Amino acid sequence: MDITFYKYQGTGNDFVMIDDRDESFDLQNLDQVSRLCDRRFGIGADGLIAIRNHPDFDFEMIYFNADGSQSMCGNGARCAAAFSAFLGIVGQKTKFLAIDGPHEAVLVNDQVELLMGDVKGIDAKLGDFFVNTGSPHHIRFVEKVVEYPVFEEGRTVRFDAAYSPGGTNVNFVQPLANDEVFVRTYERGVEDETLSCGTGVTAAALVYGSQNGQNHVKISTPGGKLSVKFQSNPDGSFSKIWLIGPAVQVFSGKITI
Ligand SMILES: N[C@H](CCC[C@H](N)C(=O)O)C(=O)O
Repeated sequence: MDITFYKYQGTGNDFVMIDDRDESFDLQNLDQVSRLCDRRFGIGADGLIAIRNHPDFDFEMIYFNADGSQSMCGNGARCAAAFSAFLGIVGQKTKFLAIDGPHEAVLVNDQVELLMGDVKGIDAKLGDFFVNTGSPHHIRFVEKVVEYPVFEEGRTVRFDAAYSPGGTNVNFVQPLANDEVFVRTYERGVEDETLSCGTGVTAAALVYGSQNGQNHVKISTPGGKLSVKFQSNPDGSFSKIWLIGPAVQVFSGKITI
């Protein structure tokens, strides 16, 4: 069977994208998902996203990490909105379904603004912080993140018994100003550092913004720049959380699978 695959990247977090409205792609075949994400034997990506029809939303995005596991993906959701506009499924605004529930997105020039799910609060964990922004995130503040052993330390926290059995993503955050941070991320399911992580920078922005009385935080990552706007609520929860950044189509091609 010939399938046209697309590649998108959102600040260097990259995804194989499939228009699967005909539901011809086997979402149960996780070996095939992993092989397509393999950077030597496949197309290569941090994850794979299938777009399918949904009776109650413009579309549904089904996200897989490179290892075949599933979670919410913020950069992937931004790319899914851009991809769906490219396919003509949606216009400038869209409402779609992801694994963590409904999302809205607005396409503004080359930026995609994504409404994240509400966040219950920030927890203390292993001397750092933990936030679930649709996927689990450990947040550690460090001095010089560019020199930090992200893979080694990230892997240690990701597999810590405190996060068993599901594990977590791990973000290392260096403050740059009272409304700006630099974030590097070890991603669960990729099992390596990625160039950026949308749900991760959202978690970092909520923690840092709360500490500094900011509700709009600028984030630099090795893959590019994002920003997060949010509302802090009296009960410690967060809502109206918008993740903003670019989403770019890199490539398309046919593969016989
Ligand atoms: N690896 C994450 C999912 C993808 C998160 C990241 N790519 C994003 O942009 O949010 C997890 O297993 O929870």
